[in-house]
Amino acid sequence: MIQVSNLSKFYGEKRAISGLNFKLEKGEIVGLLGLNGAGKTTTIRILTGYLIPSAGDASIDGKSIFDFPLEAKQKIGYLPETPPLYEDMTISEYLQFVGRIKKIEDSKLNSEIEKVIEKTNLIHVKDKLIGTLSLGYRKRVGIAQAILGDPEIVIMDEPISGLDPKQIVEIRSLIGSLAGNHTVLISSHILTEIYKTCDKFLFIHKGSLKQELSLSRLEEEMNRLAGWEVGLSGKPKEELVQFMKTVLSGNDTVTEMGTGKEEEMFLVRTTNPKQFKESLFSKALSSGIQIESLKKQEVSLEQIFMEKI
Ligand SMILES: Nc1ncnc2c1ncn2[C@@H]1O[C@H](COP(=O)(O)OP(=O)(O)OP(=O)(O)O)[C@@H](O)[C@H]1O
Repeated sequence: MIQVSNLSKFYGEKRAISGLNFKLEKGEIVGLLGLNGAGKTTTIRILTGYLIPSAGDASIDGKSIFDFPLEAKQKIGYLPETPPLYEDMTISEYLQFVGRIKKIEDSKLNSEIEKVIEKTNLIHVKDKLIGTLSLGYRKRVGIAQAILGDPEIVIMDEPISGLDPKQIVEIRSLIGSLAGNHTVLISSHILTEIYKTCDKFLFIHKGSLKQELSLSRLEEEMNRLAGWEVGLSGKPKEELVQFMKTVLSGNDTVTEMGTGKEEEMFLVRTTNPKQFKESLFSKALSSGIQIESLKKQEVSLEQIFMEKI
């Protein structure tokens, strides 16, 4: 649905993005991930028509957004990192204002506003002045204006930055609820917070696309990097070391982690955790070895990211 081809942008001599190519399929939620300064905002500003690229093209359903800018803008709802909210308007007044700019028909405007107010959970504050709202509520108003009129594509720049953990959970579930009916592009440098909401990830670094991964591929990568901590007892250390070697298969590796209170600790890296666990349990049983503990190490999306760039 959205095709980005060879997109580049220079600010004077400064190269912000360079030769970006990617595709967003209809109904997908895609995470645009990168450190500060990677080029996320520049990419988003080009896609939303706020910046002209130095080279390259972007099209929606085959039509260039630069040749048909109004048509493209009608299809896109945009949440900038700092939404331009009018502090002296109430939420309802502001959404009326945005709805008129978006040229939503008068006969539909009130029902469309009610829909987005409900979706963004703003009913109880809809008559409050925007200037009196917390950051979390302002983000929700920003999302409400982005999805007002039911645009096919929703683009959000750092929708969860600055939010507290409770607000992050709420906004994440709101973003999840857009899946299927909307194609969503979310930029974020807080990787772990958004990854479960996305179907696909674009890793950008210093203006270039480094890797594109589906959620399932990303989870495979997490499994690959995660180690399994195993605590064993019931035999002398040397026998336990030998035993661990018999449990492994393929490219699996084991390292000794030292002696715990009543156990020897090992760290196993495996590409097939299911097979490893089956082998561990069945061989321990027949060898008279006790498994005192078995724990999977946590791998963050940041670790994967640092590997990809
Ligand atoms: N108007 C500008 N003039 C000159 N350089 C700019 C301008 N805007 C951005 N840049 C530079 O372009 C690069 C990409 O910036 P961009 O804002 O797109 O990155 P980002 O990934 O969105 O980062 P952040 O998360 O910090 O907003 C950075 O090196 C930035 O300093």
